[in-house]
Formats: sequence, structure tokens, C-alpha cells
Amino acid sequence: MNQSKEQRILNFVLQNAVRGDPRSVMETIDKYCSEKEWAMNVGDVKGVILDKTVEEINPSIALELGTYCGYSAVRIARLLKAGACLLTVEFNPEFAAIAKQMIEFAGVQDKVKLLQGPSEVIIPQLKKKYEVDTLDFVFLDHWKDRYAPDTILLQECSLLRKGSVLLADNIIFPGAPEFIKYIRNNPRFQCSTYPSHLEYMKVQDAMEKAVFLG
Ligand SMILES: CCc1ncnc2c1ncn2[C@@H]1O[C@H](/C=C/CNC(=O)c2cc(-c3ccc(F)cc3)cc(O)c2O)[C@@H](O)[C@H]1O
Ligand SMILES: [Mg+2]
Repeated sequence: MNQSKEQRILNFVLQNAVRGDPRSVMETIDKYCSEKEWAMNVGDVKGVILDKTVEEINPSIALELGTYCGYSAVRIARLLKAGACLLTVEFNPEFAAIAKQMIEFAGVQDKVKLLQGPSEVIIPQLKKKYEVDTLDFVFLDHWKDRYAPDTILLQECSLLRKGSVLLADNIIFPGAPEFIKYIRNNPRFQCSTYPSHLEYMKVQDAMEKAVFLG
């Protein structure tokens, strides 16, 4: 049975990146996906916006929705301080298995907990099963029609506190119109937009930052 694109990306990293070096893993994925096969990683351009947001918040506990191959999990985890943790949620078992290997190869496994399952099941489990109090940072990069319902669910589960920061990928392309409508008209969020470009393409995209006001 021939390999999936995601398996080819992982193999390229295992053969070309430096084990234990997160930046080398990121650069190797970016190289493969810009030169050989496009894939929906946040990428090196929007990745800088993600980096700056994570560095600004310096989160103790972060959540990512949509692990995919683990590119942004590695990107976020490499910036986390000692003792900080990224919880990343992925419901596709093949992608979860690939991401697990990617995260371990990069050497950030001690900072990352990969939770396999749909976000609407995992989010309500975060407090009791995963001992989360509130989240400092949430990166939304899963199915775009899930951004709004999951943002509502995070509030219903009391997982946001005054100052919690959400960062959403792809609000221009493919777009997340329901999320934008919800979040920009919601007085409990302070929103700002970061225009950028779609990963590996000369196409406009943007990220939306939303600070929960409590
Ligand atoms: C049930 C909730 C739920 N729970 C847990 N895991 C979930 C989940 N829903 C989804 N996942 C996983 O997350 C990832 C999906 C991510 C979805 N991302 C895009 O669709 C996207 C597309 C483009 C683009 C496509 C085509 C173009 F032409 C241009 C751009 C660019 C981008 O940056 C993009 O992020 C996969 O691993 C899913 O298994
Ligand atoms: Mg994306």
C-alpha cells in the first residue's frame, strides 16, 4: 500500500533533520512542503506570528486544536519554559501517530501531551482528566467550522480566564467566517488581525488573535 503524504513528510524529516533539534525539524518540513509536496502546516511565514504570540504570553499551559503532522506542536513546544506544557488534540489516528514520532524526533516530547480524539470530546475532559485549571494560550488550526463551537465550548468548560489568548490560523484562506463573525462581535474578546500569507504560497491569509476579557 503506497505511503501517505504525511508519512513521506515524516520520512523526509527522519532522514534529513537533526534528531533533538526542533528548528532543524521545522526547517526540514518547510523545505519538503515548499519544494516537493504542499501540506497544511502553519509554515515558516505565519509561524513567525505564532512564535511572537507564544513568546509574548510565555504560557505555562497551552492547547492546540489540530495537531496534523506536529509541525506547530514542535514550533510552540520549543519556546515553552521549563515545566510548561502543550496539550495538542488530533482525531485522525494516522496523523496522531505521525505527529507523535515528529515530536519525539524533535526532542520536545517532555513538553507535549498529544491527546487523540475529537476536540468536542477532549475539551470537556481537560479539567478532570488532564488536570487543567485554565488555559493561557489556545492555537486553533483544525477544521475551520469547528473554531466557533470549540471557542464556545472552552468558555462553557470554564477553561478561559481573563487574559487567555486564542490565535486562529487561516481566517482568510480557507477562511473561518462563522468564527470571525462570532469573535469580533463578542464583547468578551479583544480581537486583532495579523495579515500574512498562506503557507508555502503567494496567497493572502491571516491569523486572528482574540484575548478573553473574563
Ligand atoms: C472534530 C474536531 C477535531 N478534533 C480533533 N482534530 C481535528 C478536528 N478537526 C480537524 N482535526 C485535525 O486537524 C487537522 C485539520 C486541519 C484543517 N486545516 C485545514 O483545513 C487547512 C487548510 C488549508 C488549505 C487547504 C487548501 C488550500 F488550497 C489552501 C489552504 C491551510 C491550512 O493552514 C489549514 O489549516 C487534521 O489533522 C485533522 O485530523
Ligand atoms: Mg492552518
